Amino acid sequence: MSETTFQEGSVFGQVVKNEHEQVVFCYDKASGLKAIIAVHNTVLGPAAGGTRMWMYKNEADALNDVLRLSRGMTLKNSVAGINLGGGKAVIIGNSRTDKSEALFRSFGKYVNSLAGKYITAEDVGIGTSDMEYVGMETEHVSGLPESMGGGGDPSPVTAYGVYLGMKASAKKAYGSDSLTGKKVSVQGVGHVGEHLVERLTNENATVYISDINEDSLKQVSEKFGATVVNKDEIYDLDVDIYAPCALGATINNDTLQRLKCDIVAGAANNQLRDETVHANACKDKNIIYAPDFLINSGGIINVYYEIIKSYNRDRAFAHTEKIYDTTLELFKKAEEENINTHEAAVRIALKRIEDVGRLKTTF
Ligand SMILES: NC(=O)c1ccc[n+]([C@@H]2O[C@H](COP(=O)([O-])OP(=O)(O)OC[C@H]3O[C@@H](n4cnc5c(N)ncnc54)[C@H](O)[C@@H]3O)[C@@H](O)[C@H]2O)c1
Repeated sequence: MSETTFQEGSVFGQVVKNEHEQVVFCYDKASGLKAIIAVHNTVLGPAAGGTRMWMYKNEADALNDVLRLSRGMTLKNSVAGINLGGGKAVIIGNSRTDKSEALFRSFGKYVNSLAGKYITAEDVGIGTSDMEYVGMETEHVSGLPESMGGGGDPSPVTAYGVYLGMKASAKKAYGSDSLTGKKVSVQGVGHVGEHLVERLTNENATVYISDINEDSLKQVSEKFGATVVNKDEIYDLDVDIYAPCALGATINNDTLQRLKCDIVAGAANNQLRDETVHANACKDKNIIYAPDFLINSGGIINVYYEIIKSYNRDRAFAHTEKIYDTTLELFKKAEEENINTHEAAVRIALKRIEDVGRLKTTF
């Protein structure tokens, strides 16, 4: 067959570059649905990943986001040791003004058309009630509340994994995984951040917090005695550990000049503005970067047990505990292969997909 070349940046060009299996464009005129579902890789199992609702500037941004996020889910699910592939969906629209029952049910029909190849869940801009509408049209929905037979809020499990990844990083940096007396800044005290602050204060770490939501700040500082700092000041603090638990891309050229910490370990997705450039910059500056997609995988581990219909919170916590050893393993790999820690985590994830993929053809 003759080779067709695809222009870089074109739709097919991007799909080919990231090796996506399938991309579905969903349009329903009546409900106003405009969505994209990206199935990146199903070697380990059905592609799982949440649906994001966002007012993208243009469709190229939406496509770029869904392709990048779905690839990220492949890596996260693999390194977490669960039998799920990577997928993601985006709905283009304003989550405050464009939601309707018809829109989410229409989206549910598209999810259903993939017959279980993609399993959706909540992400930014989507709430439980939206997912209930999606669930009226398809059974391929996860992350449901406990009252509906689901696993409930995954944030405490996510925070536990982040805490263990942080402890493994401390072991690497200081020879002991104790966080007692360590100064830790937590950026964003939402669902995950608050649980993390609780664990840190229980271990007698000194905790600094920032948030753009004054109520959350007040509540968390009063409850746990954490010191409130200005949202921009967080990058200049003299701390041992910085935990990004709000936004992505906070590890960038600007912040890397300001950060004084030994360790970056937090929950936020896509913390590195540029995966290669900024992971290498951390390495050069002797900052131990605990890869986000590994240490924040507690949430998807929680969802996994719901998907395989054997949900049990203790089991989700027990599985999440493995993050500690995996984090130490990848630090060792990074050192041995003289690569940055992000790359080491990617290699571990890809190797599992390769090994299991090979197994699938054995019989
Ligand atoms: N919830 C989970 O189980 C889970 C799992 C994996 C990854 N994550 C990621 O972890 C991060 C936190 O998730 P969450 O569920 O706690 O979200 P959340 O929305 O509950 O909390 C985020 C908090 O960050 C604050 N924030 C926003 N901009 C900020 C800024 N510039 N400076 C300081 N604070 C700011 C918000 O006000 C909010 O309180 C997100 O990036 C999310 O994608 C969450």
